[in-house]
Amino acid sequence: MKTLSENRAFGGVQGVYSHRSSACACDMTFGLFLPAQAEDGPVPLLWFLSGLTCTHENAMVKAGAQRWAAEAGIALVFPDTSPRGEGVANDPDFALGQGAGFYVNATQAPWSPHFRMWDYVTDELPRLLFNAFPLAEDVQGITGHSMGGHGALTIAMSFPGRFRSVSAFAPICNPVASDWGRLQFSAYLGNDETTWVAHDATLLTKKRGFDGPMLVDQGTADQFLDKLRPEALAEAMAAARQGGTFRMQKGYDHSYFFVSTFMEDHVSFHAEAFMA
Ligand SMILES: N[C@@H](CCC(=O)N[C@@H](CS)C(=O)NCC(=O)O)C(=O)O
Repeated sequence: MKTLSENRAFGGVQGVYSHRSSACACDMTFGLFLPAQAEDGPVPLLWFLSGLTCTHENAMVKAGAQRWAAEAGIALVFPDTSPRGEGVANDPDFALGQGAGFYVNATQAPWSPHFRMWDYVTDELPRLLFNAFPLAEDVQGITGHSMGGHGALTIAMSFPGRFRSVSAFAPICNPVASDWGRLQFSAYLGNDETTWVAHDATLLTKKRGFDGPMLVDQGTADQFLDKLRPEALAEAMAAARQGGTFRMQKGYDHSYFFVSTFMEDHVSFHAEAFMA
């Protein structure tokens, strides 16, 4: 693992690191914020999965999470959203290929050699983090924005017991019924739609749900509402009696101005679950 930068922030350290990934067969970069409390021992870890076009950097510099994480003594990890580099497949559409890994393991050409973000985020990166940094593996939460909200919800529901809490900002809620989903799942997973079901937060909520607190925020002025389909997840939560809070935030769009506005609430929400 290589240290690319380390900067003092809110009494802790905001680092950026790169490493050779065996899951993605390329070098991967991630951001990790360690609060001051990490100097005295392992601290809880909150994952932040980012959306389309993002690298590890967007949320790290625009979501304003470090201040609240520092106060609560929580570490934050900001993984990249796809494999990258020469020899890694790509597409002119910003919603497919590099910057758009959708947190799945691709099985189809030309994506399958590198696009294994599910394994990267759920297996390889956690192993690396818990070996290298003072992080409490038994106290984790997960959140994310847009495509990253989809990743956070599907991963939380697929690993019962791993995450104490899950939250999402404007998540892609029902990708099997959306242009942000159908195109990518066809490309990465192929045309057999039965393989898509494991990656749809609405279908997973109906099937098994999440055994812990859930918080979802969605702006009512989001320019991508038709692709995000919040109504599908809200309905599934009600139908499945999933505990949780789904908030429609009046006038907010899809940007990091929306994310940063509600970040304090999300960090507090996870901090409360970590203390329970
Ligand atoms: N570039 C796309 C929008 C992509 C987009 O809004 N991406 C969101 C996540 S889905 C994001 O976080 N963008 C990076 C940023 O705002 O820093 C477009 O013009 O339609």
